[in-house]
Amino acid sequence: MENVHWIGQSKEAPPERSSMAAFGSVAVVPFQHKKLSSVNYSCRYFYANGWKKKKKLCFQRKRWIVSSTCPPEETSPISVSFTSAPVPHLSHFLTDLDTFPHPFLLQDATSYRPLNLNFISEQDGVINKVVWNKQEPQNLVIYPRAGPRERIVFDPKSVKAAIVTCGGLCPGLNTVIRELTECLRYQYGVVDIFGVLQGYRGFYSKEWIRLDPERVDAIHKLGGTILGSSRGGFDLNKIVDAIVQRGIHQVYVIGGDGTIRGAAQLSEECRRRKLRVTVASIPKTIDNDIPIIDKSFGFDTAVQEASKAIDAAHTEVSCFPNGIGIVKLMGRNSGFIALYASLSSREVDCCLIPEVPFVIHGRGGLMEYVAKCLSERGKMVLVVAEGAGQEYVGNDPSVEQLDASGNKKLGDIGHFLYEEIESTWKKQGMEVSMKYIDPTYMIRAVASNASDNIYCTLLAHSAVHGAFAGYTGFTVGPIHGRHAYIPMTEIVTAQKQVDLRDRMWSRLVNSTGQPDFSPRNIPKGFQGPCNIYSSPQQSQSQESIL
Ligand SMILES: Nc1ncnc2c1ncn2[C@@H]1O[C@H](COP(=O)(O)OP(=O)(O)O)[C@@H](O)[C@H]1O
Ligand SMILES: O=P(O)(O)OC[C@H]1O[C@](O)(COP(=O)(O)O)[C@@H](O)[C@@H]1O
Ligand SMILES: [Mg+2]
Repeated sequence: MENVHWIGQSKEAPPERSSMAAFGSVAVVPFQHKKLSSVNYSCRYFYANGWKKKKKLCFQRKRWIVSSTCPPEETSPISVSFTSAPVPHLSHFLTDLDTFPHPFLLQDATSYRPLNLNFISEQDGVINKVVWNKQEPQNLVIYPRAGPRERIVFDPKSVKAAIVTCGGLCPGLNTVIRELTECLRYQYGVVDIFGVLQGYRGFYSKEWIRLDPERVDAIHKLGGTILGSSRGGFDLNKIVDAIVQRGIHQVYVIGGDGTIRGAAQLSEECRRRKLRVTVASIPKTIDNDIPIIDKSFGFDTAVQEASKAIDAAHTEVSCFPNGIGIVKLMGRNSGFIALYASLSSREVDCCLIPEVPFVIHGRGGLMEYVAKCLSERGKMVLVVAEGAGQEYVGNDPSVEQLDASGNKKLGDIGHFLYEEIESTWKKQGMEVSMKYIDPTYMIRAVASNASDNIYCTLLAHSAVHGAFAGYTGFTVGPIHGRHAYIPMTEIVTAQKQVDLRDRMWSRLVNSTGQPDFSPRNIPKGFQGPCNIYSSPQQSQSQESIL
């Protein structure tokens, strides 16, 4: 109460500031509210730097008072604590770590000048949070800011670096390979750069290839990875033995969550053996399910390509009677591609993602909504992420099927929905024109677009700077737009998923107009089938059809 100087309707002009003190802690309330015991009253508090609004008032001891405490003064201290992210560093286990000046400092070339003014200090950090509630205590994590350091822990002339790509394809892999090579050669002068072929297994079972700027010059225009990739084949000891045998100092691993789990073990094993070897990862996954970083490379390109598939589906369904187009997009556990591509296209009527369970038949279910779309618009575009609705198509959980990397194999929800929708309407004697598009490999295999190319460049350069700075067991990526070094162990603890409380999901639902199909939203007693085309009386007799 002490902070309340004046309360009135928000429409009323506040009194002159000089007259406020006279009101002290008394709440001045318009007469009509006195009959109520409590009211959400739009009142405003005056602070030195402006007006803030809204508190609840209640009637106590013959007087209206503010029932909750006033917000703190703008000037009052916000409780904030900081923790530094524990990014492993060679100095943590090597006592005799020499340092060298960054090659920029030794060059006179004009082209280095803008860069050598931009060294990053070890005191520079990137904070994990930019949106705060000022009244809540904040526990913030500071990650080392990515970029070149004035002192580096390797003599660049003697460095041997190895680059490997693992897991599924993703637009931008070649750009990252190119930019790692270019940065190593042109910003540090590294000559011995090797490409490990076909993923982790290539460390111990394949010949390596030499990489240099000429070899990688035009590869960013190509999809896939010039090094090849694979799933499985991670053998910790054999890989570290190969690294030792070839005298490698820097290992650059381009891969997703599985790859980074492996890379974290590599880095730990190098630490255990006290090797002067850094392991850096550049996070890759088309599914965009890597936590902490803003997004993974290739995601923009994937959304752009996925939108083309949606456009095609829309064109098809617009030209045929009762056209229903199903587009199946990637996303094992996270529906980001489906969400963003649907939002960008604006022609999608329904988007199903792994994060949201859905009921197919019965009141409030998917089939009822399909009927609504057909009757109102004569067409429907449905986008489904591959990991959605696995309860309908999942393999027998007692004999879970895994791929070579240990990822769960998914049932085919796209074809299941195709058949389910088609047979439902056939039973009704209705003509529908079903169209099915699965652009998965077309999306994954393309070269990265312009914005991903720039993003890949930044990631690759950041990784090289981090390795020369002595960090190991780290991933690079932007946190709220600023590139940082993140411990691999933090990256692999969780998978990023679409946050259903986030406004991006609301935007999607607003754009498609789809209802909430989740089982909890279906009224009790309506779990069974119903006839979606008939009046309630008719539906009784035809319930068994759907
Ligand atoms: N938990 C793990 N520990 C060590 N290596 C792993 C682990 N999970 C996956 N890998 C290896 O990482 C590589 C890529 O993993 P995968 O899951 O296929 O792709 P991604 O890295 O894109 O998620 C494979 O060679 C696989 O054997
Ligand atoms: O056919 P593959 O190579 O098993 O890949 C299919 C999977 O790869 C993905 O593109 C993801 O791959 P990663 O886990 O390697 O990032 C998924 O979207 C898809 O389920
Ligand atoms: Mg993965």
